[in-house]
Amino acid sequence: MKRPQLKRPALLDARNITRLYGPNQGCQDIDFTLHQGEVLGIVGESGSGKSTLLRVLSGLEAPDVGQVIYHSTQQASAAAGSATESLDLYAIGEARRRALLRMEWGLVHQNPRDGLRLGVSAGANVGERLMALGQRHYGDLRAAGQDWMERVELDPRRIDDAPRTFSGGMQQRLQIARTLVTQPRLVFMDEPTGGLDVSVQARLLDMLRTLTRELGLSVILVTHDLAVARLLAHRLMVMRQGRVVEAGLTDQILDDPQHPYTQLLVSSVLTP
Ligand SMILES: Nc1ncnc2c1ncn2[C@@H]1O[C@H](COP(=O)(O)OP(=O)(O)OP(=O)(O)O)[C@@H](O)[C@H]1O
Repeated sequence: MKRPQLKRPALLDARNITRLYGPNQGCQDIDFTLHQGEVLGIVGESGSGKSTLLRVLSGLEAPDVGQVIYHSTQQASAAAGSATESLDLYAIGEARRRALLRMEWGLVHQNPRDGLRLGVSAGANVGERLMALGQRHYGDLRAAGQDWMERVELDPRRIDDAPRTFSGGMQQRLQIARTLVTQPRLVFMDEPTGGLDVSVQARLLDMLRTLTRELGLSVILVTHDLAVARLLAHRLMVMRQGRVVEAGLTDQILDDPQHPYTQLLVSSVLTP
C-alpha cells in the first residue's frame, strides 16, 4: 500500500519523556515528532508502557522528565491568518491544558463508557462538546448530532435514545462521533477497537480509516493489535519494557522488522 510522503509541519514533539513507576515500568527516553495529518501507532505487548506514554502525551499525567510540546495554530484574524504558538503542555497550567483537550484535542478511550455520558441521549453526547465550544443554537446542535450519527453509521432516528441502550460497537461509534464533532486537530486513541467482536472491529476500523483520511486527522494510536496498526498508522513506534526499540514507516516495520523483539511480535501474529 502506498503511504503519503510526510513533509508536513510538526504538531507535537515528545522530548526525552520518562514516566516510571518502577524499573522498566512505565516509559522512558521517548523522543519523536508527530506531523500534521499523520497517524502514529504505538505498539507493543501488554505492560510495555503504551498507555503510560499516551497519558503523558495527552496531558493526563505529567512526566518525571521531559517535555510535550504542542504547536497550536491560533486563528488571529481573517486578515492576519493563523499563527503557530508552541506550548509546553506541563508548563501552561491545568486550566489551559484542559481547554486544549476540549477545543483542539480529542480522546477516544478503549471503553466507550469512559468517554460517553451514558445517562443523557446520543444527541446530547455529540452536542455537548459543541456547546463547550460556545454553540448554543438547539437546531444546529441537533442537526450536528444527526449528521455525525449518520457519519459513524448510527441510525439518526435514535438521537434521543440513551447510549446505554446501544451495543458496545454502537457506543464506540458514538464516542468517536462525540470526539470528532469539534474537528479536533489531534486525536488520541487507546485501543479503539479493543474488546469488540471481530466482525464489529472490522467495520469500525474501516470507518476510522475513512474518517481519518477524509478529515486529515493527526492521530496517536495505541494498540497491541498489529492488524489495526497496519490498517490505520503511517508510522509505528514499537515499545518494550518502557522503551522504543524500533520506529519507522508501518510497512517497513511490519514487512522487514529489524529488532528481534519486533520480529517476534510480527511472527507471533503470522504464525497460527
Ligand atoms: N498508575 C500506575 N501505578 C503503578 N504502576 C503502573 C501504573 N500505570 C502503569 N503501571 C505499570 O507500568 C507498566 C506499563 O503499563 P502500561 O499500562 O503503560 O502498559 P501497556 O503497554 O499500555 O499495557 P496494556 O496493553 O496491558 O494496557 C506496567 O508494568 C504497569 O503495571
